[in-house]
Amino acid sequence: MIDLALHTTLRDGPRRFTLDLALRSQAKVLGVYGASGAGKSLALQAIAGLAPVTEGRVVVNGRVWLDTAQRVNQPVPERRVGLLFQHYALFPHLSVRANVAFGLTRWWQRLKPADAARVDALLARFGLSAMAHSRPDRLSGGQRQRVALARALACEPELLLLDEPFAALNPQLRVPLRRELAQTCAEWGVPVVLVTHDVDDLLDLADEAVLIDEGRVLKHVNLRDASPDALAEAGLQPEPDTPERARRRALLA
Ligand SMILES: Nc1ncnc2c1ncn2[C@@H]1O[C@H](COP(=O)(O)OP(=O)(O)OP(=O)(O)O)[C@@H](O)[C@H]1O
Repeated sequence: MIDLALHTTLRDGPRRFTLDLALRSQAKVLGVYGASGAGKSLALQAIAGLAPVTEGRVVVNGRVWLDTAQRVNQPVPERRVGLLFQHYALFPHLSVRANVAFGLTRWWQRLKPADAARVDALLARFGLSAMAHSRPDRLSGGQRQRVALARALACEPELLLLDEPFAALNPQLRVPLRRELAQTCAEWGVPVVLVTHDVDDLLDLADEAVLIDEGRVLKHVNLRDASPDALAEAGLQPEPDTPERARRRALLA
C-alpha cells in the first residue's frame, strides 16, 4: 500500500514547476504515465527522497518515510528504495558484480559474506554469473537492464521505482523483458511504481495506472477490471494494427 501526498515547487531562474500530487494505491505494479514534462520522474525522486518536498507524506506499507506535519523525513538510504533509471546509470568503471553490490559496500570495508552470497544469487537469478567480472560496456542492452534490476533488488527494497525501464531497449527486446520483469516483481513481492510512455508496459504490467498532467493526478484507472471503454477513455489502448501492419507483423513473428 502506498499513500502519497507530494507538494513542492522547483525553480530554475524564471522557470517554475509545481508538483501537487496525491494518491493511494494497493497495486502491486502502479503505472505512471503522462506527457513529457508532466512531473513523472520528479514524483519518483520525491518518493525516494532525492527531490525536496515542502509539504506532504510518503507512507509505504505502513512505514512513514515522510510526513512534514509530523516533521518526519527519513534520509534516502533509510527509505529502502530500489531505483532503476532509463539509462540504468551503471558505473562504467565497475564490474557487473561491483555494480550489483554497490549499495551494500562501503569503501573502507569488504562485502559481508551474507551480502556477497546475496549478490551472487542475484547474478545467477538474472543469468549474469558468466559476465560478473565484465564492465557494463561489454554487455548487451538487455543484460545491462538486468544488472540495473539486480542492483535495485540487492538492498532488499520495500519499493521499486522504475523510470522508463525499457526505453533504452529496441522494441523487439521489450516483450520478453516485460515478461521477465513481471515474473521478477511477482517473485520478489515488492510493490513497484513504473513510469512509462509505452501503453503496452501499462497493459502488460500494471494493476493500476495514474495519468499525471502538469504535476497533478488527472486520472487513476484500475486496470484489473477496467472495461475496454474505460481504457480507451484513459488513452490506454494500443494502436490497432491496420491489415497491412498485421500482415507485416506476421512475417516478422
Ligand atoms: N530543478 C528544477 N527546477 C525547475 N524545474 C525543474 C527542475 N527539475 C525538473 N524541472 C521541470 O519539472 C518538470 C517535470 O520534470 P520531470 O522530469 O518530472 O518530467 P517527466 O514527466 O518525467 O518528463 P519525461 O517524460 O520527458 O521524462 C519539467 O518541466 C522540468 O523541466
